[in-house]
Amino acid sequence: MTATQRVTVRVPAKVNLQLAVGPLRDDGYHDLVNVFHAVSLFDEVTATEPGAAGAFTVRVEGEAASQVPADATNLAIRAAEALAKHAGQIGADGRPYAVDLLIRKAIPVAGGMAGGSADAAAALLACDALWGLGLSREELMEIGAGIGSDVPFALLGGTAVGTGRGERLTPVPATGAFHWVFALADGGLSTPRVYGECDRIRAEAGEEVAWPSADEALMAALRDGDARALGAALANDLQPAALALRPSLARTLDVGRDAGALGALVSGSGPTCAFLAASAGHARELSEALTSAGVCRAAVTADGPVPGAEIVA
Ligand SMILES: C[C@](O)(CO)[C@H](O)COP(=O)(O)OP(=O)(O)OC[C@H]1O[C@@H](n2ccc(N)nc2=O)[C@H](O)[C@@H]1O
Ligand SMILES: Nc1ncnc2c1ncn2[C@@H]1O[C@H](COP(=O)(O)OP(=O)(O)OP(=O)(O)O)[C@@H](O)[C@H]1O
Repeated sequence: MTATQRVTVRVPAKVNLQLAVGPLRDDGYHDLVNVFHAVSLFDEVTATEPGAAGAFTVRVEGEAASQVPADATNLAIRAAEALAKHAGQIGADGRPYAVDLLIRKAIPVAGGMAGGSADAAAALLACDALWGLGLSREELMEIGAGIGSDVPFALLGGTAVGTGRGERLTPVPATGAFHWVFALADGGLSTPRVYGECDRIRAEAGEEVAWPSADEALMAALRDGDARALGAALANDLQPAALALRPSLARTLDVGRDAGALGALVSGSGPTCAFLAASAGHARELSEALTSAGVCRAAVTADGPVPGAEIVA
């Protein structure tokens, strides 16, 4: 296999159409039924040979660059290092694997849209090509699962159900395109903190935590391409926790609903809010309503489903 000198990968954000959170496991994770949906909001990761041998470096560009670590804690670097380890650290040319990563960030940081996981997935695909490893997407997904529960889906894309901690994926057949608006918030929410708040709320309510299961009405809506039925079926068990930690999101959701969204929910662990529209034009109207009401930092429109991480150059 021939190695290339520069590889650029485009990778989508996700929204969770159903996030059913089961009991807390002994390893600190929750068993989930997590219906992932990839949307057309993309980060780009470019991998090039670094100057120094054996180095793993990262630079981040974009409005939110200052919120992303540019060191070994960056999820893209962690992914590249995990791939190098998997491949035995030393390339066929006798030199240790190394990479310089450039992330062009458009996915909101700590926004509940899996931006860091997306960059990790993109780094795996880009380094696989840069180093000429030729691993299958399934092998990359398995390495990705060790970096974070959302990473395998960023490699798969489309619409898929995640079980376990969200890393075991089964594609879901979906018809047509869905039109979305995302209300971006100022500042992020920490994923472990939101899961912790969910546990706290449940314990306080003395709730018996049910084993999660996929919603058949949601699956039928996806299969039929029925946006109205999908809007009615959207559900996120982390939403009460995200609203408790960020009460202002309740008003954001209300404004979108009042403006005619077919469905409104917090995306994953938040604080981004997602609204399903009836058409691309309706999505633009919703976006304007959210912006003019001053209930978000910015509103962006996107379509789903889209493919997972792809090499674009
Ligand atoms: C909220 C979601 O984005 C929905 O897709 C994911 O469940 C979170 O996925 P992620 O950011 O890739 O999360 P990870 O990096 O795997 O885990 C971060 C932390 O989130 C919590 N976590 C995550 C996944 C899961 N099934 N149960 C959990 O309780 C745990 O506290 C864990 O330590
Ligand atoms: N490449 C990266 N991009 C964004 N954040 C990163 C990256 N690498 C590490 N991080 C750190 O991870 C934290 C969470 O970022 P991320 O954008 O993935 O959150 P999220 O979208 O809420 O995740 P999820 O939806 O998977 O729970 C950030 O606060 C940041 O410090």
